[in-house]
Order: sequence, then C-alpha cells, then structure tokens
Amino acid sequence: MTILETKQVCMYFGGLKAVEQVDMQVEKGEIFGVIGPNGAGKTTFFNVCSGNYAATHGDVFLKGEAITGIRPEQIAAKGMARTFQNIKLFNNMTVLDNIKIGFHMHTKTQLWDAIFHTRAYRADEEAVERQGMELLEMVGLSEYALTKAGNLAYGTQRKVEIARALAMKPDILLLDEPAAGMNPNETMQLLSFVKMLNGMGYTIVVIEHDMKFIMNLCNRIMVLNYGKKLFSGTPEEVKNNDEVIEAYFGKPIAV
Ligand SMILES: Nc1ncnc2c1ncn2[C@@H]1O[C@H](COP(=O)(O)OP(=O)(O)OP(=O)(O)O)[C@@H](O)[C@H]1O
Repeated sequence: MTILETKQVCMYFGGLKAVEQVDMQVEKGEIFGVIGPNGAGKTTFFNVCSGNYAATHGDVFLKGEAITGIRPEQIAAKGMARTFQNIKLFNNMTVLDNIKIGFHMHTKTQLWDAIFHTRAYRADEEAVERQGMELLEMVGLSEYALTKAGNLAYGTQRKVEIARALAMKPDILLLDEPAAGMNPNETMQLLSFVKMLNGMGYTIVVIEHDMKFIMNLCNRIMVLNYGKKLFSGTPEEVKNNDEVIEAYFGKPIAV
C-alpha cells in the first residue's frame, strides 16, 4: 500500500526551479531515503510534502487522499509528522514536558479549561502525562524524562525530538538530516533508533548527507539533482548508477 505519493510536484521560487516534476511513491512499512548534492531541492521537497510550502504544480497524496495545499497542522493530524534540520526542543523544559506538547494536539480541552483548571483539563493533563511516559518508555528514553532537554547530549536531543513527533500518532515520519552534526557513535545509535521505530510499524522518509547512514538504513532511495529526480532504487542500485556517481562530482560513493 502506498502511504505517501507525489505526482509531478514542482516548487519554484521566482525563476528558480527548486523542485521540478518529482514523482515519488513511499510504501507502507519502508524506510525511504532522499539524497542529493547541496541545493538539490531535498528540504524544499519535504516542505511541500508536509504542507510548509504550497506546491507550484503537482499533487501530494497521503494514504490516497490529496493533501496538496492544506496546512501543516492539518497534514500532521492526518498522520504525517516531521522533524527539521535544526533541533527545535524547548531547552529549559524537561524531556517529558517537551513530549507532552506533542500530545496536546490530540486533547479536547480549550484555553478556558486550562485557565480555570477544570476537571476536564486535569483529566487531560493526567492522560497526557501518562501517555508521555509510555512513549518515552517505548522508545527507551524514560531515564531522561525529568532532565532538561538542553542538558542532554546532542544525539539524545535528536532522539527526543523524533519521539515528540511520534506523540502526534503519525503513520509516516519525515526526518530532515537527523544525523547532521553527530559524531560516528551518535550516528550509529541513531541508525539503530530509526530501525527500531520502523520495526514498530512507522514508515520513515529520511533526508541525509551521511552516505553510510543512508545506505545502511534505507530499503529504497531517491536521488535528486538540480530539483529533478535523477534516479530511484535500492541502495545497491544507487551506489552503482553512473549518473548518481557523476552527480556526486565523479567520485564513487564511499560507504
Ligand atoms: N525559501 C526559499 N526562497 C528562495 N530560494 C530557496 C528557498 N528555499 C530554498 N531555496 C533554493 O532552492 C534550492 C533548493 O534548496 P534546498 O534547501 O531544498 O536544497 P537541499 O537539497 O535541501 O540542500 P542542502 O542539502 O544544502 O540542505 C536552492 O537553490 C535554494 O537556494
């Protein structure tokens, strides 16, 4: 079953064709990679998929439903969550409080309830606290629940950010350069973490520059170059494709 599909997606900034006629199909349960040289259009393409940008042309489908042009929070509510290149945690809040923010999307209480601490508000707070702890336990981060996010090692912050995206109860998770700035040890741990999430049933689409990471992680990979899809295939096929090798400045891809 196709969970995320783009058809002829284009994104232009004035005369600049950042994304040009990209077709992509991500199947349920897979880890799908998006790679390409700097400026190839990867992040712009993600922004179109997640509703942060409205495509100039083309369509995006989530679980068969057209989501082109609808707002990011509506797309998130339909089952797509994402992380960004820069970590966006609240550093002065605990890990648990950061996670709880993700859950509040699903609670029914209003501002009124929060101000007056109504029974409904207290019940929601308790439920969110419990679900937050359950989520942290599920992903192996419960020991950090009461630690301030800003005090965590960089690699752990990244995991917490991914865990917070899971609070939105997504079917599909888009990760934009999750290994950026990590040391080799943190990258290895992140690889296991993402594989574990995939084992739990989450479909994952990931942009990454670290070739070793992407080749070891993904079932299939799409290569973008100058906004266009250059090639799509298994890691083995990508590694051996002449056009892909050429796009990476004529060098064989080191993995
Ligand atoms: N908001 C914007 N306004 C104008 N041009 C933009 C905007 N966002 C991206 N671009 C341009 O679109 C092209 C694609 O950029 P994008 O960031 O999507 O590439 P990328 O493949 O993600 O690059 P990197 O690997 O360096 O993150 C680049 O030429 C970039 O300068």
